[in-house]
Amino acid sequence: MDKLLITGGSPLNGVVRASGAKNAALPILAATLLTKDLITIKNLPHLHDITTMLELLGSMGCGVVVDEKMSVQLDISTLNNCEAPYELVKTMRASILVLGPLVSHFGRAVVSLPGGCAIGSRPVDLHLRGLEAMGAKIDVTGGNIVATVDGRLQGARIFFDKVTVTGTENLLMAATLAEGQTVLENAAREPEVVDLAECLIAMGAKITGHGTDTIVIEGVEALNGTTYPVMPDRIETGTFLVAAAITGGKVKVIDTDVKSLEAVLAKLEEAGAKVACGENWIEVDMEGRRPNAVNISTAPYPAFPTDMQAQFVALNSVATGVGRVIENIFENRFMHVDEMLRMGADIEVMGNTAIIRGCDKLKGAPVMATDLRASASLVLSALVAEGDTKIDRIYHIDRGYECIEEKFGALGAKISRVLN
Ligand SMILES: CC(=O)N[C@H]1[C@@H](OP(=O)(O)OP(=O)(O)OC[C@H]2O[C@@H](n3ccc(=O)[nH]c3=O)[C@H](O)[C@@H]2O)O[C@H](CO)[C@@H](O)[C@@H]1O
Ligand SMILES: C=C(OP(=O)(O)O)C(=O)O
Repeated sequence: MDKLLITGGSPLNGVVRASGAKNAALPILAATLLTKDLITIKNLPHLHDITTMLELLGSMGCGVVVDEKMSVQLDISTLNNCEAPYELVKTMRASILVLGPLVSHFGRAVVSLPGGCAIGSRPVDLHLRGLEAMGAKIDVTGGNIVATVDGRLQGARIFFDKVTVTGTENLLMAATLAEGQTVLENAAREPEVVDLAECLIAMGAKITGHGTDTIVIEGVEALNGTTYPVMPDRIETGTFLVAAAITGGKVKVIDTDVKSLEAVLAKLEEAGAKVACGENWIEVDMEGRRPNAVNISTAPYPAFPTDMQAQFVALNSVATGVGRVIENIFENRFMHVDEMLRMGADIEVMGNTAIIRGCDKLKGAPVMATDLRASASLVLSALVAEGDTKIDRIYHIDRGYECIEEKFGALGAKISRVLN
C-alpha cells in the first residue's frame, strides 16, 4: 500500500493553483441525472471520489467521456438502471447524492444506505424525511434505501432540524423537477450548495435564495444540458495556506475563491500571518515567524469549517501559546490527535474540545491517516517536523487532494510516494 514519505524542516514558498472543489463536483455530477440532454462539467479535480462518482453514473448506463483536462461529457439518455450499490457507496458516502435526482427524474432509486464512517455516525434521516414530504415512498430493506414515486414529486415546505450540506443538495436537486414550489428552510449556505444551484439554474431550474438559509425552488417539467465549470476548492486552498503558516513560508494560491475563505483567513491573520488577496488569489506570508495559537469553533458556513479543523490542530501544535479547538459538527473528528501525539504534540481531548499546547518541535514518526482531513493535518505536521515522517493509508488523502506530492513538491516540500 502506498505511503507518503516527508522530510520536514523546509519553509514552503511559491505559487500553486487551486483544483476544482470535490464537494461541489460531486453534487454537480449527480445533478446531471436530471437531464436527458448532453451535459459537460469542467474543472473537475482528478480525485478518487470523482472517479467513483463517474463509475457510479457509468454503472447506471450513462455515457461518460472524460478528456485529458478533466472535463467530462455525460449522456444520461442511455441510463438503464437506478441503483447505487453498496460496493461503491461504502467507498464514498457522497453517492447518496444520486438519490434525489433519480427519484425526481425517473420515479425510482435504490441507493445503499451509507453506514457510519471514521468521523461520525452521519445519518441521512433528513434527506429521507424531506423526500417523503415531497411524496416519495421510502423503504429501507436489505441495507438499501428504495425510494419511489408515482408521477412527479410534489413541492413542499421543508424545515431541516440540523444544517446538512448534502441533505440540502439532495432536496434542492429533487425539487427542480417537482410539481409546484418547494421551500427549504434552515438550508446549508455552503459555497458548494451555491455552486450546485448555479449549475442547476444553467440547466434551466428556477431557484432563488441559494446562499441564504431559505432556498425557494419552482419545479419545472424538464431540465436542459449545459457546460458548467466547478468552483475552486476552498478546503484545498486553506490547506496550502496553513502549510505556509506552519512552516514560516510564503505561499500564493491562484485560481481560487477568495470570498469562501473568510473565516479561515481571519484565523490565519490571528495566527500572525500576513494575508493578501486579489480577485482570485490569496497569499499568506509568515516571514519566518512561528504562528500564535488560535481558538477555533467549527460550525456551518459562513463560520469556521469542520473540514479545516484538523489542519488548525496541526498549526496550533507548533504555535506559541495554547489553542482551544471545538468540533461541533462531527462527534469523532479528532482521530488525527493520537497520531500527532506520536510526533511529540501536546494535545488533550475532552469531549468535543481539544486543548493544544504549542511545542518547539514536532519529531518525524510513522503515522496512519484515518480520514481525509486527518491525513492533511499529518502532512502539515510532517512538513514542520524534524526528520522523516511516513504516512500510511494515504488512500484517504487521494480522495480529496489532487496530485498532493507534486503540488507540495513544487512549493519546496521534500515529499514522495513510496511503497513501503
Ligand atoms: C461531500 C460533502 O459535501 N461532504 C461535506 C458535507 O458532508 P455531509 O453533507 O455528509 O455533512 P452534513 O452537513 O450532512 O452533516 C452535518 C451534521 O448533520 C448531521 N446529519 C446530517 C444529515 C442527516 O440526515 N442527519 C443528520 O443528523 C450529521 O451527522 C452531522 O453531524 O458537509 C460536511 C459539513 O460541512 C463536510 O464535513 C463534508 O466534507
Ligand atoms: C468529510 C469530507 O468528505 P466526505 O463528506 O466525502 O466524507 C471532507 O471533504 O472533508
